[in-house]
Amino acid sequence: RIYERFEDLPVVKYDYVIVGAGTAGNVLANRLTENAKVQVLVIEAGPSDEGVLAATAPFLAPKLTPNTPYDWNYTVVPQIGLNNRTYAQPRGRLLGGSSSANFLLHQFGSSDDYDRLARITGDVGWSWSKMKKYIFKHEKIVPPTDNHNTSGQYVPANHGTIGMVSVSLRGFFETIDAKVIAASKELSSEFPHLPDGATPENILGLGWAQQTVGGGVRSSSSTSYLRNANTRPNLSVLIKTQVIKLINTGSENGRPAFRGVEFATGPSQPVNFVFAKKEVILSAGSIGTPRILLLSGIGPRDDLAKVGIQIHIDNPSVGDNLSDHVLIPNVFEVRGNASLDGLQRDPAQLQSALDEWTASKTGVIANSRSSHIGFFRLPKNSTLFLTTADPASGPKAAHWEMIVSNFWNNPSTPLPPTGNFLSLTAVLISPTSRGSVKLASADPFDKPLINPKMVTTEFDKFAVREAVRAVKRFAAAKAWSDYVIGPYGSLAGTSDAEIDSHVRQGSSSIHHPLGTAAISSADARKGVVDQNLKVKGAMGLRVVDASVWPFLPSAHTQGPTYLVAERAADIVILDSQVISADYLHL
Ligand SMILES: Cc1cc2nc3c(=O)[nH]c(=O)nc-3n(C[C@H](O)[C@H](O)[C@H](O)COP(=O)(O)OP(=O)(O)OC[C@H]3O[C@@H](n4cnc5c(N)ncnc54)[C@H](O)[C@@H]3O)c2cc1C
Repeated sequence: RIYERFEDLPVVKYDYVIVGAGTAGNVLANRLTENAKVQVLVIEAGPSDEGVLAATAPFLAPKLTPNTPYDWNYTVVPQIGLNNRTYAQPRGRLLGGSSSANFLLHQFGSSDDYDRLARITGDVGWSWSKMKKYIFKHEKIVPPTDNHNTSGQYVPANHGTIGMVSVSLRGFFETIDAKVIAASKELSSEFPHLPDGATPENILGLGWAQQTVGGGVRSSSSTSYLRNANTRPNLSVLIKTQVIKLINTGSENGRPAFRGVEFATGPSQPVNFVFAKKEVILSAGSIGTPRILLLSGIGPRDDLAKVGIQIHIDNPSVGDNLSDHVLIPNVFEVRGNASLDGLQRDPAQLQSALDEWTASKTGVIANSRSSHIGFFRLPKNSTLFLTTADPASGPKAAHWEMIVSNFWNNPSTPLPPTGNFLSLTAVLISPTSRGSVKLASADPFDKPLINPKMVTTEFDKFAVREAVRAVKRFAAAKAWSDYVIGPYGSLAGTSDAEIDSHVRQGSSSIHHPLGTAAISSADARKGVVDQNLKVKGAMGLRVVDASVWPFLPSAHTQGPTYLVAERAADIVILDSQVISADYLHL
């Protein structure tokens, strides 16, 4: 049941208190309450997602963030690698979290990513052969909205059919789809077409995009995991309530325990408390989770002293290691008016598409914004590899990605009043730049300082340059010759200096920050959580969300977050059976 007021909660002690009803938090809420004896409270800062049009109509997703009440409305500090520009760093602030606000593309990463997780943690449970089963628990492949024949567009055997989140292929053919496939066939050694756009054993190539859409509407962790569990009497969800910090509930085995949380509905509002008999689980996301840890005195000693926060656990890794996928917009001018730019410019066209969606949940609005995406590697003989180690998780993982959109897709520059465009957005998938999330002050309602230090390493500079060159090779395929006029604006430059300038003036984030509460083996010096996602040095406290990924996987990050959360639920349940005797004194 969903509560808006703390005073209405039936009790103040639960087995588990989950902070954040986002992508990962709702997976846990569902899985932990499958056992009717387990009482769970989820606390979410944002409101309900019900009736929020941009959280429901897939094509309207970019209208939900930034600068809305459904976003945390964060901005990164000026980025040295990007001409000292800042940009918005949206994070969903409503039921479903970023799974209610994201752009719905859905994959899981490379099998190499999970095998690397297993190596980093020393826990084979994170390896791909063990993680693969969670796809089938998580995913429910459903027909595209137009019910077209999908044979050859994905491999059904590699997907779940009875899981929680609806996933489909786009049900709206773009005029450019045939050209994308023809260009891929023509340049098949560099841009091969894949039988499936989201099979972790085989991600290198271009595939039909899969999206978290079912029946023409968004499928989020809220509309799936949470809604499915919401009638259970053992699940309570308190919304519009921001957790301020953890409560130190004493010392156990010589370590501080954190089995309570403090929260309020806003600045200067009364502060209230709840307690967990077993654990507090932080699922507040890559910015929210380190923020709460730091506010609770778990983090770098010197940083906390500067803002006047009493230290409980000195851990320099909290908020450190922030990594994000860099988005490099590459726009080409095209002939004719078959792009979706008209729809974006003309309110009447948009309204008529919206009317169709409202009436039948079909048409362009029923779909995400790209029909093809592809993951690629730099050539093996790139000069960079003479001096720099390959940062990808393995030979099956990617260095960069290309997203094909039939319209102007450039978050840094508004759509010009005339012209039609094709966007081949490049994304740096395996960056080596690392930044941080720090507190600006001890005020829990003050926004944190987010600094991903984008494109500041030699690898990143080289890789983004080569990615831009590669998308230009793709656009130069004969298959595009009657359509593409040429690169638009700063993309026209060909020298290293011109491409670097294009990158610096246009790039920003594709909104996949993670790594700020990174997982590592129990004895590793760096890292925030151990292989079982328990906060190092603490008792009664775990982190389960994107922040535990120690590096960026070869995917948009909702799929990898869902899989981590599914395994985390199994770990928490198993742990409670094994060690519940430890908590008998509570
Ligand atoms: C605009 C945008 C577009 C994206 N596009 C894609 C895409 O197309 N495909 C893809 O795979 N990924 C995409 N992503 C990334 C993906 O959605 C995230 O990586 C993933 O959803 C993160 O899940 P999470 O559980 O870590 O955090 P979230 O889902 O963000 O959940 C965190 C939750 O905690 C709540 N919270 C935070 N702090 C507190 C607090 N103090 N008290 C109470 N509640 C709190 C938040 O409100 C939120 O509900 C996108 C993200 C954004 C923002």
